[in-house]
Amino acid sequence: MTQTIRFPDGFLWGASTSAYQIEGSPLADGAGPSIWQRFVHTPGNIRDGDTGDIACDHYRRWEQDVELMKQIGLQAYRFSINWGRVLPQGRGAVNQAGLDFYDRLVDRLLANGIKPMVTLFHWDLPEALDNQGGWLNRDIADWFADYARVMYGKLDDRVTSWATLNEPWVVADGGYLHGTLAPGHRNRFEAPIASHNLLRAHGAAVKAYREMGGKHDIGIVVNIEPKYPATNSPADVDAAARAHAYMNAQYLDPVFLGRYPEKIKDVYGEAWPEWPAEDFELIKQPIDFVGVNYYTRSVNKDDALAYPVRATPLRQTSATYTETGWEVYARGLTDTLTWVAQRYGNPPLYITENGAAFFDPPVAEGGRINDPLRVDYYQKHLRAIHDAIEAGVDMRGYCAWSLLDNLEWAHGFSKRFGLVHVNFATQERTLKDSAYYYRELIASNGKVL
Ligand SMILES: OC[C@@H]1[C@@H](O)[C@H](O)[C@@H](O)c2nc(CNc3ccccc3)cn21
Repeated sequence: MTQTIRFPDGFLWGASTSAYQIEGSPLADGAGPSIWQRFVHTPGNIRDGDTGDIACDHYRRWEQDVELMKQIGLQAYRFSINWGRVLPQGRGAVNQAGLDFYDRLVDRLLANGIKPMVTLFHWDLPEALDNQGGWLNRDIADWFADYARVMYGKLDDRVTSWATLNEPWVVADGGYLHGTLAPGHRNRFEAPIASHNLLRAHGAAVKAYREMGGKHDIGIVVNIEPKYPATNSPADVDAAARAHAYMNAQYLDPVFLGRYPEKIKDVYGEAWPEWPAEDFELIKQPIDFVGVNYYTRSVNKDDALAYPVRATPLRQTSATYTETGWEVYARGLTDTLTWVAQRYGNPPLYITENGAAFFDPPVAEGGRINDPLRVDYYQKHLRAIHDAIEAGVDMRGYCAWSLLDNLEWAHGFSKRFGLVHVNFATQERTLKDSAYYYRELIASNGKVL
C-alpha cells in the first residue's frame, strides 16, 4: 500500500530562472554590461558561441511568460535582478527603465497570485565593478548593500522573499579558481578572497535590510552536493570531508556559526588567508531561510592531484546520469536537508533549484513534448523532500529549475532544464509533459506523487 503523500498546508510550489539566462537585451534601455557580456563574446568560452544577447527574450516577452506560469499554476516565481540593468555602473546613478522592468514584473506576478521570490545576485556582476576589482575588492560589500537598498526601496512593499546571493561557491570556484565562468580567472589565491567577499556582501545586504526596518524574509541560496566516500578507508573518508568543507560547509558555517570549517585550511593550504574577526560579525547576520539548490551527489576517492580538494568523484556504474553528467540520486537530497537541519538548528528551508537536463524529443504532433526522464526526476526528488519533512525538516517550498529552457552558462543552449521548451530560433514556448505533471502536483499539494 503506497502511502498518500501530503505536503504541509501552505507549502509553496514555484519555478526558478535567472536574469542573464533568460532576459536577453543586456544593454537595452540604459542597462550596463555585466561580466557575462565580455565573457560570452570571448571566443571559446561558450559552447557553439551562444550568448545571452537574446536568450529567451524574456525582457520583451515577460508578459507571455507570466501567462505560462499561470497556465502551470505556479504559486511562486523565483527570479534574479540584473544588477547592471538597475545600476549601469554598479553604483551611483539608477537606470529608471531597468527598475521599471522589475517593478512591472512584480506587479503582474502579484496580479496573477504568484509570489515573487527575488534573488539580488545570480552571477551577473556589473562590468564596471569588475573593473574595480569586483569580488576581489573588499569595498564590494558596501557596493552590494547600496544596490540592495535600491531594490528594497523599490520593491519591499510587494516582495516578501529576498535572497542576497545565488551560490557563492559556483562564483568563486567557476569564476576565480577554474575560470570556467565569468570573470574567467584561474587563481587559487583569488578564489578564497572572492568567496569571503561574497559572504561579506551577503551580510552587508542583510544588515542593510534590517536597518531599513525590513519586515519580510531574507536569506541566502547555496548549492549543496553531499559528498560520500568511495570506500571507508581513512584516505577516502578524509577526501569526502575536504570536498564537503569546500563546496558545502564553507558557506553555511560562516553564516550560521560565524566561522569557517577547520577542514577548509587543509583544502586551500598556503592560499588560505587569515580573516579579520569583525568580518564574521558581518557575515553571520541572522537570516530567515536558506535556499538549497540540489541537483546531485558525488562519491569521492582520495586523489592528491585533484586541486583544491584532492578528491575525485567516481562515476556510479548502475546510476542514471543527466545531460550535464550529474548522477540522479534523490536520496542525496534527503541527506542534504537533514544535514542542514541538524547542523544549523532547523532553519526554514526552500528548495530554490532542483531539476535536470535530459535530451528532449522535438515537439510532437499536437504540441506535446514527452520528457519522462524529467518527470521521473521530479517525482523521485519530491518524494525525497517528503522524507525530509517526515524527519522533521522545516521545508517551506520548492522551486523547479527551470521554468524555461535557457542559456546554461558555458553549455550555451545545449542543455535544456525547462518545464517549458523554448525554440530559440522562433522563441516559441511549448509546455513539456513535465509542466503538465508539475501542474497536477501543485493542484494536489503533492498528493499525485
Ligand atoms: O546548471 C543548472 C543550474 C544553472 O542553470 C543555475 O543558474 C545555477 O543556479 C545552478 N547551480 C547548479 C548547481 N551547481 C553547480 C555545480 C557545478 C557547476 C555549476 C553549478 C545548477 N544550476
